[in-house]
Amino acid sequence: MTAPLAQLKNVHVQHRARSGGILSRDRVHALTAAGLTLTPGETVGIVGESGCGKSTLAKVLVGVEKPTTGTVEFGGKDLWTMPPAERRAAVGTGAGMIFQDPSTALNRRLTVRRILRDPLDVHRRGTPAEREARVRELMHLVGLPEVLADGLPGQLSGGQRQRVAIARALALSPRLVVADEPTSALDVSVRAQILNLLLDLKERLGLALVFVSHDIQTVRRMSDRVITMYLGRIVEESPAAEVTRSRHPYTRALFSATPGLLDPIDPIPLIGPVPSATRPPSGCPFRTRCWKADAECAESMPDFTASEAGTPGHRFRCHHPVDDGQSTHELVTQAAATAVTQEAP
Ligand SMILES: Nc1ncnc2c1ncn2[C@@H]1O[C@H](COP(=O)(O)OP(=O)(O)OP(=O)(O)O)[C@@H](O)[C@H]1O
Repeated sequence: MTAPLAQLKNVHVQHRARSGGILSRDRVHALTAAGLTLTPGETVGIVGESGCGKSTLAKVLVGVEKPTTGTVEFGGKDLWTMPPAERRAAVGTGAGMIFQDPSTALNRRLTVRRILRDPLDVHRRGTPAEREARVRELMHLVGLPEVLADGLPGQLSGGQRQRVAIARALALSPRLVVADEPTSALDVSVRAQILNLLLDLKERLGLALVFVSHDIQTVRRMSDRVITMYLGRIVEESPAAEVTRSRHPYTRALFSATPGLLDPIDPIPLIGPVPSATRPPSGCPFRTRCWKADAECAESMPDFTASEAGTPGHRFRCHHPVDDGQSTHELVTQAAATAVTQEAP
């Protein structure tokens, strides 16, 4: 078996909540008991509604965010028990991150050359001449003409800026790149170019790629494996080719709202809004909106179950999973009936 590139073990991230700009005693449960293993060369997509913890998971994976508890391992070594200098070196060379909006992620006062040289200088990679050569190589890799080396981010188009951000993430030749909504701030016309560039780089450089997006169809197209998150928890993992046969009711509901993914009918209706991340429900956090929930769901969150169909890599955390092969139409009917019962006096 291939040695994991990065591993999260029982990771929790909690933040102090703010109320009217003032820190309160409440804790936001941004990530709860997250476990994840990334192997070299794979692409993992992360999906879920806004605020479910996708960015937190991404930041923990690249060592930008320290977990409140739990371990993050790079190449089998616990990142947060390393001496700080060793950790900076491991993070710098192990993983690169591409953020949503290149306009804010790039220092607007630095030229493209300086932005790309910076990580090489900080990590003392090669001689000055070799660093200059690496800058040219990086620009070539992401399809930026060399004449732009002395340009400032503000003089570039949105697509060019994101290419600079991608080149910067690749500067130290990491084996893992995490892209957090890398196209959502871009014009629709350049989104496909940036996604194709990422796929191309992944193939050429043998990168593992973690791809966070609201756009499930894009995640499905880009990824080998899809992870569904709900209120800070990973609730399902499945091979991208199998997502239409997902077993967790939340994954099914999320996918039913994606045009063209499941049988074309109305989305599965859920009960009420997403609960607050400062007071997540007991047991399974999805139970308050789930048409299948019962007392058992309020008591505990089950551990992962492997799919009975035996699909390798497909697992979910649910007491009452959707039957394999159950149509979305049936689920819509079931969920609608539950919603009516709950609304009845
Ligand atoms: N620094 C912080 N302080 C307080 N709460 C935070 C902080 N960072 C994130 N959160 C909260 O943690 C939860 C998870 O946030 P996160 O940004 O990881 O979600 P997300 O799924 O990436 O959302 P989106 O899709 O909107 O970017 C949210 O409730 C968010 O408000």
